[in-house]
Amino acid sequence: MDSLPKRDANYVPLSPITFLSRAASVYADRTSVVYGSTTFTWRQTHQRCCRLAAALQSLAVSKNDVVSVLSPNTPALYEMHFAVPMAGGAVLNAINTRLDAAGVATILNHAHPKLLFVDYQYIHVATDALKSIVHVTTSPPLLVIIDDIDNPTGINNSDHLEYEQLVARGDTASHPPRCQVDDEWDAVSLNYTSGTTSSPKGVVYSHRGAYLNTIGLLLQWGVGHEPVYLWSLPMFHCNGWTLTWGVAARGGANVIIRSPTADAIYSAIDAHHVTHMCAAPVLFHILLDAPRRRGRRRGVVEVLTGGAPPPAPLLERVERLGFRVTHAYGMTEATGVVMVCEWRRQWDALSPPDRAKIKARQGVSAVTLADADVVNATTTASVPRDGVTMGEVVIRGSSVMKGYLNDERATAEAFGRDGAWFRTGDVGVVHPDGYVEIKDRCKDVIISGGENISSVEVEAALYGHPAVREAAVVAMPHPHWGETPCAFVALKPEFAAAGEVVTGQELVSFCRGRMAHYMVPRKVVSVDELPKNSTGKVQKLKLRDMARGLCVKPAAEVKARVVVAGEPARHGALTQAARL
Ligand SMILES: Nc1ncnc2c1ncn2[C@@H]1O[C@H](COP(=O)(O)OP(=O)(O)OP(=O)(O)O)[C@@H](O)[C@H]1O
Repeated sequence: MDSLPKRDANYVPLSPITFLSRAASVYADRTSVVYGSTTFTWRQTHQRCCRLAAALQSLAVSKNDVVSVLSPNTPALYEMHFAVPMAGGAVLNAINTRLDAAGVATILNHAHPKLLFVDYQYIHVATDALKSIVHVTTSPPLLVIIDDIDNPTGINNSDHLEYEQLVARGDTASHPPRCQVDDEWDAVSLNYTSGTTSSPKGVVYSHRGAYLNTIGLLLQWGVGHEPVYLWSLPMFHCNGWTLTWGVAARGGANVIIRSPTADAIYSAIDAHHVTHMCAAPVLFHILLDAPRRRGRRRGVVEVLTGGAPPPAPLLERVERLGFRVTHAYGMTEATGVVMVCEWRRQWDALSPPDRAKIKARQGVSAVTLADADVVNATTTASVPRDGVTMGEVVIRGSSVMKGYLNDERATAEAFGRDGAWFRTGDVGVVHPDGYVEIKDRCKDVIISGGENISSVEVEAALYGHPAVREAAVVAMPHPHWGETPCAFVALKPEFAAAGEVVTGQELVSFCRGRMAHYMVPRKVVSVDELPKNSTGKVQKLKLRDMARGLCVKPAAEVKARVVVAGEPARHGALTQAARL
């Protein structure tokens, strides 16, 4: 057996860029991209990517050079997912467009890109970021402007290159694109974490990991051929949870919208018969808050959610709109999806609330992971499958990152002493059926009188109250118990509009009927909206800082009664209006 060698014919390094040349051959005349009135076929997308790869190489871009891009979802950003690695093995770094100039500068300083592509609406942010790094770098990146392909603004001047000019001038004869890789362990992209618990870290993906994760997700989400995929998820978030490459693998149509407003989403669903889309739980509020659209008839849209724990009542509400939700759990360090709540037919017979409760669990390991477990952090023994004993989620497999860029310490910490597992920093339980449920991030667990309280569990209960739009629970200092839960709650605007008053005491009583007493929030603080970071995750660090100033007197929990006012939502504003 061992004498049978690997050959070019039977051993091809895995890379997601190979999906593109196959799409150009197999699905040549099918629509690849729809963006406003601009459409491309897979033949055209392939040609454009090859030309861009050639143009990048003519600018001396080569293996391991970082090419950054600051752009909302656009055809250019989509094409760069193939064209950049095809440029001799360069590495794509898609930057979060919700960062300010200082945040972008931090990434540029760390990633040291050779080129920076900037969408026409983000030129100010990019130039401010570049100004602030000019003193600390001897080789600032070359700026390339991406004008709107559908409706060019002509914003570019001769000072800068422009994306379409680059595509047009790419000469594939003199700089042939590299459509395969020599080593599947080579880097394909560099993505920064959301910075929810600390500063964003630069995560390096391998071609092999990206390929496997893409295939695994398509399988577990059940994406058949010819999907019409709506880009409601930013492509900068873990390369669109690998679906940038995945849609090419299925010969699907990418319906690209710059911003996921309710109007853009519902209009695209109606106009293009969207079959699939991704949505962090925060986007569900946008879908639910658009009453004009709710009654419209359309086919079922498959929605993959993840990025934060989706409370069961929210899942139930969004499914009533005609969306069929699949829940996945993931992280930047694992090239996106780590677990999927694979649906079992036997659960169809359950009531909608029970179905949603089951669906809110994070599920079973991704098919392309080698293993996932929940372990006792001290003994490293697997926790029992009892749905109660908490432990840290650990994973291993080829889609786990190569490591953090230029950060050996953080890399070593994440992989542990023996490098056998990647430690996710998330706490979960395993149910008797083998499904994992994430209870919290390690840093967010509330320890009250020696008991661990899952903030996610308390939040899920609060979401069950009909007046609650959003809830987040964090630790608050307690003179006797050390820590105790403090809830921050935003009420649904329609409750305030209808003049209905919900008291903090009422929410506390609501929780009392649904959980052990030590888990019940001792304070409820009303906010217009929960503070979120650039990927839509609740910034619990900020809430903990607020809660620190709200030290509780043990007796207060039964006496106080304060109205929680549901004012109309204002973006990002925190009004610490009411408390118990
Ligand atoms: N379905 C889910 N349910 C619960 N939590 C989730 C789910 N999906 C993702 N998460 C949370 O998001 C985390 C991954 O987020 P991401 O990689 O975007 O960066 P971050 O962890 O928020 O940022 P940082 O590491 O910089 O603090 C997971 O570790 C987990 O805590």
